[in-house]
This record gives sequence, C-alpha cells and structure tokens, in this order.
Amino acid sequence: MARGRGQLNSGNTQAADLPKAKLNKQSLQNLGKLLSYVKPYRFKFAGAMLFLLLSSITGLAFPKLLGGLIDAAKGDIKQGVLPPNLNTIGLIAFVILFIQAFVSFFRVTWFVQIAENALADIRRDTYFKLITLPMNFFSNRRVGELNSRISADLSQIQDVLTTTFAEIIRQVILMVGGIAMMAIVSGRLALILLIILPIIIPCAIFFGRFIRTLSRQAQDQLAESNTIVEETLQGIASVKAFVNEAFEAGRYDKSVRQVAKLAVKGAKFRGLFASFIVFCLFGVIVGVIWYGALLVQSGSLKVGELTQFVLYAILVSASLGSLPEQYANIQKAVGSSERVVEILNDQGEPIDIHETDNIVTEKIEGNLSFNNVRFYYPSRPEIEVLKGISFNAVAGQKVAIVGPSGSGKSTMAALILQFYHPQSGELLFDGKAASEYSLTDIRNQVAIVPQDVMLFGGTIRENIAYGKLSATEEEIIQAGKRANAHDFITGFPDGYETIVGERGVKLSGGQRQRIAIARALLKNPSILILDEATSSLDSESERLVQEALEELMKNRTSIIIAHRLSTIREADQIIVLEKGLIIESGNHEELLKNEQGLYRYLSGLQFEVS
Ligand SMILES: Nc1ncnc2c1ncn2[C@@H]1O[C@H](COP(=O)(O)OP(=O)(O)OP(=O)(O)O)[C@@H](O)[C@H]1O
Repeated sequence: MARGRGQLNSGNTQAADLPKAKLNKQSLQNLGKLLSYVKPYRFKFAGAMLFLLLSSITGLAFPKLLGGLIDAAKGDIKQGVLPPNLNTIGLIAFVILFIQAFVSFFRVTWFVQIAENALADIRRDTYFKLITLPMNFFSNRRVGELNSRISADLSQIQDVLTTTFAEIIRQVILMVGGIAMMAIVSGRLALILLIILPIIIPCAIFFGRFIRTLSRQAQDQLAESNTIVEETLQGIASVKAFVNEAFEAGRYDKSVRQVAKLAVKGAKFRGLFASFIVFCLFGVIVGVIWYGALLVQSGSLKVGELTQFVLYAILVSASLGSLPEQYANIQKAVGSSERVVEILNDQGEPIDIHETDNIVTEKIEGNLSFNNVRFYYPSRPEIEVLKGISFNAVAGQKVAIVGPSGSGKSTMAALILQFYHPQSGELLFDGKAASEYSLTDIRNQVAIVPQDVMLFGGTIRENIAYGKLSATEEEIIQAGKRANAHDFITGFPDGYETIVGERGVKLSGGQRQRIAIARALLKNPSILILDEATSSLDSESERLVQEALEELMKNRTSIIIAHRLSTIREADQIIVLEKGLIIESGNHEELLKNEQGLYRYLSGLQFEVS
C-alpha cells in the first residue's frame, strides 16, 4: 500500500514502473540462470538458509510462550510442552529471544553479502557482454534503455536476492506454522478463521490492485505533463518567438488537472479500501475474540490460549497480506532477468581483452583493399548502402573519400574498423582477407580520429593514454607535443592533470581534436581513418590541427573522409562516392580534367564559396 500511495503523490518511483512478467518455465529459467551466480557462495547461502529457518521457527514460539505466561499467572496449568512455572517460561522466552537476535543478525548480513557479491558478478558480466556486443546491437537500441538494464533491472534482481526470496520463505513458514498452531489451540476457532480469511484477503488484494492501476494512470499522466514542461523549456526560444506562452500554459494546465482528477479518483477508492479494511479485517478479529471469549466463559478455552490464538491469527494475516507484494516483486524480477539474460546470452564479438596492453600477433603493413564490397545495415536490409566498392590503398598512401552526404563514406570507415561486415565482397589487409585476422589485431592497428571527438570524464593525460594504456609519462608528453597540444595543455594550471569531460574544463573543438590526434599518435596504427570535422575552425586553430594531422599521417596509410576539398589536394588517390558507388577516382589533377565529373563540380562549388 505504501507504494501505491507513493505513486499517487507525485513521487518518482522508477522501480515500480518495471513491467511484470508472466511466470512460466522459460522465465523461471532466466531467473534461475541469474540465481546460479549465487553458486560460489553456496555454503554461506546454506548457513543463511538454516538461520532463516531457525529464526522463523523461533518466531513461531512467541505467541505460545506469551499465552503460556498468562495461563501460568492464573494457575491454569495444562500438561503440555511448557513447564508450569511462570518464571521458567519467562526465562525460556528470553533465551529464545536471544537466539533469535543472534540468528537474525547473521541471517540478514549473510543474505546481503551473498546477494551483493553475486550481483557485482552479474553486473560485471552484463557490462562486459554489453560493451563487447557488435555495433548492430547498439544501432537498434537507445542508450537510456540499455542503461536501465544495468541499473533498474539489476536493482530489482538485487531486491529479490537480498530480501524477497528470504522473506517469502519466512512468511510461508510463519503462515503454515501459525495455522497449525491455531488448529492445535482451538480447532473450532481456527476453522472459522480459515473460512473467513480466504474470502476477505483475496478481496483486499483485488481491491489493492485496482487502486494500484489507478495510481499508475495518475503517474503516467504526470509523466506526460512533465514532457510538456521539458519540451517547452527546451524549445523556449520558439515558444517566445511565436508568443505561444498562453497556449503552452493552457496545455500544461489541462494536463495537470487531469492528474489531479485521477489522483482524487484514486483517493476515493483508497478511502473505501481503508473503510473496508477497518470493517472487515478488524471485524474478523473482534468476531474471533468475541467467540473466543464465549468459549472462555464456557470453560472450554483458557485466557492465555485465546491470547495465543489471537497472536497467531495476526501473524498469519500479516504473512498472507505480504505475500502478494512479494509475488509481484518476483514477477518484476523475472521480467528484469529476461532483459538481462537477453544480453548475457547474446553473441559478443570475438574479442580477447587484455587488462593492460593489447598485443598485436599479426602485423599489418597498411595495404588496404576493398574488393567488390556490398553492404546494407542489418537494421535496414532494404537499403543497400555500398553497392560494389573496389579500391586499393598501398601502405603509406593517402586516400581521400569525397561525396555528398549519405553516400556511404562513414559506412566505409565502419567496415574498415570491422564494426560491420559486408554481405558480399571482402576487405583485404596486406592482401589477406579481414576474416583471417583476429578482430583485435585489426582494431589494434587501425585508429580513427572522428569528427566529433568524445573525451571521457578524467584527466587530459588519461584521455591521451586511452590510445595506449601502458604509455609512459614521457610517451604521453611526446604525443602531446607532436599533436600541437602540449602548449595549450601546459597552459592550464593543472597541465596534463586537468580534468576534462562533462564535469571538467570545456575544451574547444580544435583542442579536442588535437587530443584525439595525440591519442592516435600513441596508438601508432598502420592505418589511420580521419573523419574530417565539418564545422570549420578559426584559421589559427585550423593550422594547428592540420599540422598535427600531417604529423599523424606520416608513414601510415591514411583514409581521409573529406568534407573540405582544399585539404586533400595532396592525396595520392581521391575516391568520389555517390549513392554507394565509386563514380570517379584519381588524383586531384586527373579528376579536375573530367569536365562532367562530380569532383570538378564540387570543387567548383567550394572554390566559389571560398
Ligand atoms: N547505423 C545505421 N543503421 C542504418 N542505416 C544507417 C546507419 N548509419 C548510416 N546509415 C545509412 O547509410 C547511408 C550512408 O550513411 P553514411 O553515414 O555512410 O554516409 P556519409 O557519406 O558518411 O554521410 P555524411 O557525409 O553526412 O556523414 C545513409 O542512408 C544512412 O541513413
């Protein structure tokens, strides 16, 4: 119930939004696969289970002892398991209490220890699998969704491992034991209760669920109105420019009124639910005590026994009431485990990951050929992006690829990096098919300087060292110097230790590019892919970047995805791509000779502009 209330108030309950899954053989198998992560901790698990049993069973003894105390006080001693002496019973109660306290401590901490360790293993494996999955996996999914698998889904599984699982076992023991004890105390009373409870409790559960559905509706509506706020604030300039403030305010007002309406509707049913609980559930207790009192009056039941009975009844009701919530938790965890196991079972790329440095087993000199390569993205098989591309780049050459937007330039780069594989034709490195090399060997000898350089949150030094994790201080500074980055880096008070990325210093586009160049220099690849930035830099920055690039391109094969033709005049080979086909190729002079050619047309355009 507390959760339902939390949702009606405008709280953000992320975990509650996880969908539940049907419990069937397959879904339980998924959960089972995750439970197998508990295996290394099985001895501790067995101990925790034993303690769980102990604490549940000792918990069951209390109503009996308390009832016994009352009867002993009244001198109503019956021959049974309990000694007739009041003080002895009291002492026993304390001994059991002590045992329970002792056992509970270990039960709780051990379950958490096991679950947390198992979960850390699951998290590690899922994350590792996730980042070794092929690119195609990522093009079909949003980062947010994947992120939630690692966070929300695994938290749900964590709940089940740490508490739900133990709680269900405990509650079932309490329930079954409690019912048995009630039957022993008074068969007649137990029978009455067992007829009434199964009628009332399902009603309460059904009612509770209905209210939860209403809560969810209010929650969804609230999320919708939050979207309005987000949209409006993001596009605030448009809102103001079109003087649409009143329109937006009206839209928001309508949406929040709807939230209020749904919340009030939910509250009405919650009120009804409260009345129902008060009347029926407490009614049952009053009724039982009433009837029990009659039995006491007639001498067939003792006061202590009645107390005992009522305490057991409360225990059993509480257990019964808590089971649906636990069941729902299991259902959610099953849903979560499905999504997590989907990642774990997916086929990753064949990557050997070494903690320190990636060792190249087969050296590539830098000869690169495309041999009649045809390719479509697996997510969009109807559109063939490359329609039979063939070209040769000899080691050390500069090859520029030019062509209109969408012609397939970046796709060629993705194929060189083995992010995707052609459906027909092949890529050759030093005359040998790409498939004959190990994936890591190729990627270790190909570097890319992308258009938009992404720096990781961390120091500049760490960002440069990303190209070679084992790089020495000397090598990092050397790379910084060669990339024309040393001066601006040492200009910061913290030098190479300056924090960059989201929470650090914001670097300019040109500075970020030079860091990426330093990173690539450290990697020292045989083949370099240069995705030229489209946004132009100011001329000084441009010169520094260009110089750094020249340094980087020395002595290796460079594939330049060019947007500005001015930078590729010196290229050994220019490939003009249009709609996935090479329509022209040659060097700058050769291509200019073709009066009808696209290259001449494009360079004419750029010449006019500049
Ligand atoms: N991950 C992807 N999944 C599906 N289709 C894609 C994917 N990436 C690119 N495409 C499609 O492939 C075609 C070629 O895209 P590509 O990015 O290679 O072009 P480009 O020549 O590099 O363009 P630009 O100069 O604008 O960067 C486009 O039609 C694009 O929509």
